[in-house]
Amino acid sequence: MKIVADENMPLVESLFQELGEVVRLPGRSMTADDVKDADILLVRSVTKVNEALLSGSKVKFVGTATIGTDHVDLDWLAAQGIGFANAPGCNAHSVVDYVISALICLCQDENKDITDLTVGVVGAGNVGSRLVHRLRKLGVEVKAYDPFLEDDSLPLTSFEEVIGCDVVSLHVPLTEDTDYPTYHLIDEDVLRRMNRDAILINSARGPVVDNAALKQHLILCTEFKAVLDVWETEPEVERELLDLVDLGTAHIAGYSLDGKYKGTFQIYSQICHFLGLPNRKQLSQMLPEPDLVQVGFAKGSVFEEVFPRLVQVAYDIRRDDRALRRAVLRSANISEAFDLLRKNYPTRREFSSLSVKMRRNDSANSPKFEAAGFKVKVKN
Ligand SMILES: NC(=O)c1ccc[n+]([C@@H]2O[C@H](COP(=O)([O-])OP(=O)(O)OC[C@H]3O[C@@H](n4cnc5c(N)ncnc54)[C@H](O)[C@@H]3O)[C@@H](O)[C@H]2O)c1
Ligand SMILES: O=C(O)[C@H](O)[C@H](O)COP(=O)(O)O
Repeated sequence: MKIVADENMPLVESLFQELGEVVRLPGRSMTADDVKDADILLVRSVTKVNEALLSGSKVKFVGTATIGTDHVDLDWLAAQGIGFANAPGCNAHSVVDYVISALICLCQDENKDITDLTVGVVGAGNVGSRLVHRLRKLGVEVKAYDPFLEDDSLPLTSFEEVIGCDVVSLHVPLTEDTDYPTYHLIDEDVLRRMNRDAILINSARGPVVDNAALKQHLILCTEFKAVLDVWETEPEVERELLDLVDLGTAHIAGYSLDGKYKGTFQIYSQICHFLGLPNRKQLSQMLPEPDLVQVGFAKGSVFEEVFPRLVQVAYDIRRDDRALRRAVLRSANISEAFDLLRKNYPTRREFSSLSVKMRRNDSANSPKFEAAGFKVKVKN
C-alpha cells in the first residue's frame, strides 16, 4: 500500500509506516501525477482535493488532519466512493488558547481586565462552544450565534446581538452554498453595525471577512481593532492590511503540538477502521513531555495580576505576530515566507499541558485557572 502524505504532518512515519510505504510531499504543490498510484492520501488545509487531483488515481481514502474541509470536494469524493475523514476538534483548544492570548494582550495594552469585555462568538461548534465555556467560567459575559444549532447549554442569541459585543470572534467553516453562507459574512455593512471600538478576531478562514472592506474600515475607524490569523489572499498577506491590524499571525491558531498530533492520530484511527485493522497505538505515549510542566506563584498572589502573566508564559501571541511582521518586512516573496513560518513553527503546547501549583489558602481561584484551560495542583 502507498501512502502519500503532506510533508508538514507530524507522526506520519510512527503511525503509518507499518501499513505501507510512506511518501512525503509538499502539500501546496501536490499534483495529480504525485498521487496517481497512491492508495491513501493524507493532507492538510493547503492541498485542494478534487477531481483535478484525484481523477484516474488509485486513491481509496483521503484524510485531512484539520478541522476545516473547505479545501476538499466532499461531494465528488462521495460520488466516487472514496473514503474521507477530517479531524473534528483536534486543535479546538489550541484555537481557544490563541483567542485568550489575543484578548489578554489587547487588554494589557488598554489597562483592562478580560472581564471588562463582552465577547460575541460566531459559530458554536467545536472551537466556538469551548471558547464560550472557558470564557464564561472566567467570568466574561459571552454571547453566541449559530443558526444550525439548538443548544440550550450555551444558550444562543441573534447575529445582531453578537456583533454588538466588544469582541467578535469568528469560528465558522468557510461555506457558500448553505442557508447561512459564511463567505464575506463580515462585510462593509456588518463592520459598520459593529461598535466603533470593537475587536474583530478571525481565526476561522480568511474569506469569512471581506479583507478589502476590513482594510477600509480600519483606515476610517481608528478605534476599531482586528486580530487576523487567516487572510483572504493566504499564503499572500497584504502588507497594508498587516500594518493596520493589531495582531497578525500566519494561520497558526491551531498549531499547538497537541493539536497537530491529535489531528494525525484521529485520521490514523479512522483509516484503521476503514481498513478493518486494530488501532494499537496510544496518542498519550507519543506526545513528548512539555518543556514547562508546572508554575507556582508567591503566597497571596492576586488572580487578576497573575493570570495574564500565566497566559503569556503558556502562549504569547505577540511572538507569532512579531514573526509574521518580520517575515513580511524582510522577504521579497511573502507567500514563501508565510509557508516557511508555518513549516518551521516552534513547539507550542496547549494550556492544558501546564499545571498551576498553589497553596490551599490561595485555592479559591483554582476553578478560574481550570476554566482558562490550565491544570491545578493544590498543596497544603
Ligand atoms: N486558524 C486555525 O488554525 C484554525 C484551526 C481550527 C479550525 N479553524 C477553522 O475554524 C472553523 C470552525 O472550527 P470548528 O472546529 O469549531 O468547526 P465545527 O464544524 O465544529 O463548528 C462550526 C460551527 O459553525 C456553525 N456555522 C456554520 N455556518 C454558520 C453561520 N453562517 N453563522 C454562524 N455559525 C455557523 C456550524 O453550525 C458549526 O456549529 C473550521 O471550519 C476551520 O475553518 C481554523
Ligand atoms: O482547519 C484547521 O484545522 C486549521 O485551519 C489547521 O490548523 C490549518 O493548518 P494546515 O492544515 O494548513 O497546516
